[in-house]
Order: sequence, then C-alpha cells, then structure tokens
Amino acid sequence: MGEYVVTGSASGMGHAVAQRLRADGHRVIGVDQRDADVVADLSTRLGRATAVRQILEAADGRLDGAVFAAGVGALRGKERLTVEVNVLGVTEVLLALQPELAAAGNAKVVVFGSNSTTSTPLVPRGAVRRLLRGDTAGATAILRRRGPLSAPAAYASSKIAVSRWVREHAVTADWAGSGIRVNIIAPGPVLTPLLRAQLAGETGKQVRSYPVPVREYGTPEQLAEWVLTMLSPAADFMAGSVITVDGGTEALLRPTDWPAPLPLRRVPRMLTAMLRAPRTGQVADYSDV
Ligand SMILES: NC(=O)c1ccc[n+]([C@@H]2O[C@H](COP(=O)([O-])OP(=O)(O)OC[C@H]3O[C@@H](n4cnc5c(N)ncnc54)[C@H](O)[C@@H]3O)[C@@H](O)[C@H]2O)c1
Repeated sequence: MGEYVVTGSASGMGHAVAQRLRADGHRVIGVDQRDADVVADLSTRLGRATAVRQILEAADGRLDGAVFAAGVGALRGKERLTVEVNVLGVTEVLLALQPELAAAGNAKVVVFGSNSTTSTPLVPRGAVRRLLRGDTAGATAILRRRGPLSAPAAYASSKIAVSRWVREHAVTADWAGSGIRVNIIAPGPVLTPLLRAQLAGETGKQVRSYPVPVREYGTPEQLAEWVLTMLSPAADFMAGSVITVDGGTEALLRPTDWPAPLPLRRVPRMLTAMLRAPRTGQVADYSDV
C-alpha cells in the first residue's frame, strides 16, 4: 500500500480524497490548519517550512504521491492570503518533497487548479508573472488596483500561476524524467464548505449567476474519484495535463477547439525543445520493443 500527502485534508475535496485513499488501505499524511496529522498554516513561509519538516519526518524517505487541495476562494481584502496559500502553499511544499517522490519511482501528484483560469475575465498578467517569481507582495499590489474585482482576480491569478508552474515543471527531467507525474485537476463549482461560504456571503448572487450547463454543482466525492484515477497507473502517460471537471462551463464560455495555429513566437521554443530532447533524455525509450 502507498503513502500519500494530502493538503486541505480537513474539508471538502481534500477530505474526500483522503477518505478514499484510506478506504483503499493507503497511509495518508493529512495537512491542514486544523484537524490533520500535520497542522500547519500554508499561508506563511514558517508554516510551510513546518509542514515540510513534519511531512518528511512522517514519510520516512519515500512518498507514492501528493494531492494539493488546500486552498482559499475569492475573499475580499485577502488577496495576499489567497495567493500565498494557492500558489506558494503548493510550489514551495512540492519542491521540498521532490526527492521523496522521486524515490518511489512512479509517484503521482495532483494539484487543484480551477476552471476560473479560463472563465475569469481581466486577470492582470503582471500579477501572474510576479506570482511565478514568488513575489506575492508585488502581485497583491497589482491585484488591489482592480477594486471590487480584486478578490476574483486574485483567485484566478493564483490558479493560473500555479497551473502554469505545474505545466512548466511537470515536463522537466526533475519531474517527468524522475518518474513523477504531476497533473492538474480544474473543478468548476463543487459543493464544499468553500462554495457554501461563497453562496452565503456577499458574492452569493454573483456565484449563483455563474453558468453551469449541467444545472447542478459537483460533489467532493465525484472530484475525488477523478483524483484517484490521476493517482493510479492510468496517469503514467500524463504529465502537466489539466483535467477540467466543471459541468460544462468551460465549453460554454470557450467553445473554440479549432486547432489553433502555433504562434510564431513559440516556434523557436518548439525547435529548441526538439533539438535538446535527446540530450535531456526526453525521448521515448523503445530499446526493449
Ligand atoms: N469548491 C469549489 O467550487 C472549487 C472550484 C474550483 C477549485 N477549487 C479548489 O479546490 C481546492 C479544494 O477546495 P474545497 O472547495 O474542497 O475547499 P474547502 O474550504 O472545503 O477545503 C479547503 C481546505 O484547505 C484548508 N486551508 C485553507 N487555507 C489553509 C492554510 N493557510 N493552511 C492550511 N490549510 C489551509 C482549509 O482549512 C480546508 O480544510 C482548493 O484549492 C480550491 O481553490 C474549489
């Protein structure tokens, strides 16, 4: 049986994932700010360092997987908290666990993104760029200029940044090349305490008007089922993928699946990747076929 880290294990989708893993006989190191094996505040550098130290003590040198479900929604006036938890609460902790994940040989990692990455208009690119550099203070200053839209912009920026970070890292030698598969799940509205709080709060009306073509919200258990698949050998051939499970919102808002022409500025990057692939070992090995 395997050993898994699950952040956000005290509530919602993280809780559902931890329960499913435990029911299947796996050992789970739950991480949360309350009711968890590792109690730590992922919104501060000290809290993240504490979480890493305690996870490593509990893991004993090897981890079969990790699920990053801890997160906060769009909270007015709490833009800095949102980006710290949703971005650094993933990237700093995941980087620190890389050796233990590599030691397993075929570890799987699932990061919770969101379909807000494709459905939120007017996300400031400067904020996302700063988040990718770990500059949460700089990003927050830009986000606050959005006035009443600061909170949704902070949430979407955090999820865009973390998804982009995952996609960039997932395909490198340290991750894909070390047998670790890192992928993203992007839920739409799922009935968890996070969504219930938003429905009950001042954003309630706005959240209720969000279009969901299947006309119902998701459940934590449905999402946990997808995460379990992304932790299974079915994910051996996945790296940096985004799995959207959102009741159809993304398809409704962005029905553009025509093959987009490769933007000219990406061509040099593509050619460089192809030329470097043999040297970096990024080619499929068919020697035993
Ligand atoms: N529910 C939705 O509609 C929805 C939609 C898209 C994406 N998401 C994402 O899915 C993930 C799970 O969300 P959920 O709806 O299950 O939320 P939830 O509020 O039910 O659970 C989130 C958990 O994260 C923990 N957490 C928050 N801040 C923390 C901190 N500073 N340190 C440690 N733990 C902290 C909370 O204590 C909580 O247990 C989040 O990343 C969220 O952004 C949720």
